[in-house]
Amino acid sequence: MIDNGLEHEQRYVAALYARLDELRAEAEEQLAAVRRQSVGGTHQSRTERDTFARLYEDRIAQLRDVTERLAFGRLELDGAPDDDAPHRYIGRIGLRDEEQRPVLLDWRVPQASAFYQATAATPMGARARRHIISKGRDVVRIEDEIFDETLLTDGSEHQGEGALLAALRAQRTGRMADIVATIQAEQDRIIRSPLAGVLVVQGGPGTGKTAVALHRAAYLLYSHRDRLRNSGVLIVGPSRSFLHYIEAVLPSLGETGVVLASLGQLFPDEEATAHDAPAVAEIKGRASMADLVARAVRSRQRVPAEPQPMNVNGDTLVLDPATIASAIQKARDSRKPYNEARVVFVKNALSQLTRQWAEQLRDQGNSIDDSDHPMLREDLRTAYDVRVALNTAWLPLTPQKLVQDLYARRQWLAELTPGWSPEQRALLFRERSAPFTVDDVPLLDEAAEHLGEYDDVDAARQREDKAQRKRDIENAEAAIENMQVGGIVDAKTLASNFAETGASRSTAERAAADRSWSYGHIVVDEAQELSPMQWRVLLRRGPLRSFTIVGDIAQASAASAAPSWKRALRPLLGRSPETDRWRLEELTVNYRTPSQIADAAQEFALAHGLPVTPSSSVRASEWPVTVVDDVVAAVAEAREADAAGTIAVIVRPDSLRQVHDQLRQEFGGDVAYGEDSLLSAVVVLTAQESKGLEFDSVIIVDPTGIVAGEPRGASALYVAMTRATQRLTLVGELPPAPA
Ligand SMILES: Nc1ncnc2c1ncn2[C@@H]1O[C@H](COP(=O)(O)OP(=O)(O)OP(=O)(O)O)[C@@H](O)[C@H]1O
Repeated sequence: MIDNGLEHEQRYVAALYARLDELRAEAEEQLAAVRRQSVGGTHQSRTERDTFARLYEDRIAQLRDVTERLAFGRLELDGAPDDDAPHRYIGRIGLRDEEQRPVLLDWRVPQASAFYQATAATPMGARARRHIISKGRDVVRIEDEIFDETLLTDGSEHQGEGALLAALRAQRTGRMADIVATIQAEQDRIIRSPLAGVLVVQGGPGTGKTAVALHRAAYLLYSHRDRLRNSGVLIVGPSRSFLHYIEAVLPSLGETGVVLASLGQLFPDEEATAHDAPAVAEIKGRASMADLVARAVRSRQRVPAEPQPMNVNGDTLVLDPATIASAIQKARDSRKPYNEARVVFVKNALSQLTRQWAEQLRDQGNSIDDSDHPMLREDLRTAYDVRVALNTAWLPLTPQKLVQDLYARRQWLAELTPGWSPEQRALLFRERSAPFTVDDVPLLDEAAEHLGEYDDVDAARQREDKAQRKRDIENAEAAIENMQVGGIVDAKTLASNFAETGASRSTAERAAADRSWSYGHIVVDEAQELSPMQWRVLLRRGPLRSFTIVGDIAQASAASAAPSWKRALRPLLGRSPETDRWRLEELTVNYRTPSQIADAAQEFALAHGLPVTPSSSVRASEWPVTVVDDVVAAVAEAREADAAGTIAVIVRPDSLRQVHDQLRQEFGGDVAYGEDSLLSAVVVLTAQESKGLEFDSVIIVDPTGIVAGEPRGASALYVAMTRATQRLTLVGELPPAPA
């Protein structure tokens, strides 16, 4: 038996909270002291002061964010005879008492892994595991598992069954919660898997893929802090609402500073939210679009057909097409990106024209020698006709302009795509002023890759940023020595903070704004939906190829999604034998959906020929799947069953507005739709938007219409059906299986 009951744990946990409060008070005091320091002195000493203030602010915020279920576990160890405390408490962060003895182990340290992985069959040096279940700061229950083979029939039980079921039955809030207290063994193995390489986590709906991916990010940030602090971690999700849904998880695990981006936000400065129609998205997602963009960039240089007279300071100079042709060739030979090669082109063309003009002036009887060339060249550079001629031959381009032109200039697109049908080209056409879509983002990124920096100013700014960073690190080293804080903070972190204070941007913000940032690790959620072009963008952001990729290939509903992971990962890994250098882990237990709903969804999926990933539900709920014919009544009933639960009404895209308005009339301000609606009691959304989310009650309006409405409609409906944690109601019958 494990010693000490609930009262003992309550006292221990209370002491941990007291210690947490103490540490926070200390940090607050340090912050106040730093703020009191006189502001005078050099710019550097002010930056130092602000930097330390920020470090303390971050620490205070971290200590505040981890207060919910601070300690949740205790592990009894086999223990040496002289070990007076043969148990360890496991919590959200590590804590030490005043004598610096560990009183709480961070869940991510290797010694804590037995808390998640030990079984009766493989006890990993543990005698027993205790789950400590708290509400606020009060311990309300403890639950023990004893690793004694005679007591357990096998090792496949869910760990901490009671604690797990309580977590799973808890009402949803519209924000994802962490699972740190009840991570299951199969999940823990994935979370702690090594940083390097590509790890794919495949699992059916509700198997905890998102939860595992986020905990893995927290784990990696903790155990590879040095490596990831400066390079950062990027988490990519399908939409902004999905990111809102998951955004509180990492802070609650004591980690901030991760970059969260939707697929529409991967190109800095353009925030795309709308999607193209499936047929258009499919074309834009093809790997061959990369070639098209490359060809488009190459074809933007034009040699004039005929010699062109130009007016330069009242003189007429004839521009020979051969001059332009040779300057273009010279620039192309430099193999620089388009805008940077343009600088070579302009330089070369101006040199040729200067020589030509000097000769012409000499022929006219002027005395001109080499020392006059710089002046002539300057006159040429600023002459209107010359600028027009050079720009016509080679215009500086932004990615936006290139992509807009590609879509809007039918003739040009036709020249670039001889093998396409007119119908295919028509799919790409759109007005220049139309906003960019999520599916355009990879094309913009591809274009940026070929175009390079838009102008010298950008390039100069990048050089200056680099130089500044070097100066910051030197300053930081000096500051660390001055303040005698070696070992507490390293120069690079401090330098990042200089930059943050200076430019008032965090490392994460700088990473998000910099297209050329290369992240130390990238987590991709709902990865089954990504097109080859989207994978190319991610590879550019993570050239080290350290990825955690989670998804369910069977849930893919995007028209451009791949049918297998092997195919999906081709743009990331290439076709070489290295393609096999990725690891696949599978999750098999459905934690979200009660069995009767999971069974109905699975049956539907199989009848419609979807490749279902089998999983088993942890629990059943008391509500059978019901079919009704009125959405208002369905919502009223769901509210009656659970007044404070979250309700999703999933509809066809074209009836979103109408269903929303109808429900609003009945239920007023509790009903919402759109990006920021997730915290509302009743959320109206499409099946696509429901991806990755979950709700206590799900009501699906017109399932048949959802299936018929899009090319992979059956997948979309399958996703919608698997969003429920308690109740599923269908307004209208499921469509019959196709013959
Ligand atoms: N070990 C666990 N303890 C408690 N809750 C868990 C655990 N694992 C998963 N869950 C819960 O199960 C639900 C489903 O998890 P999650 O959203 O991560 O699944 P998913 O595999 O990403 O689903 P989908 O592919 O359908 O979007 C969440 O509410 C999550 O918190």
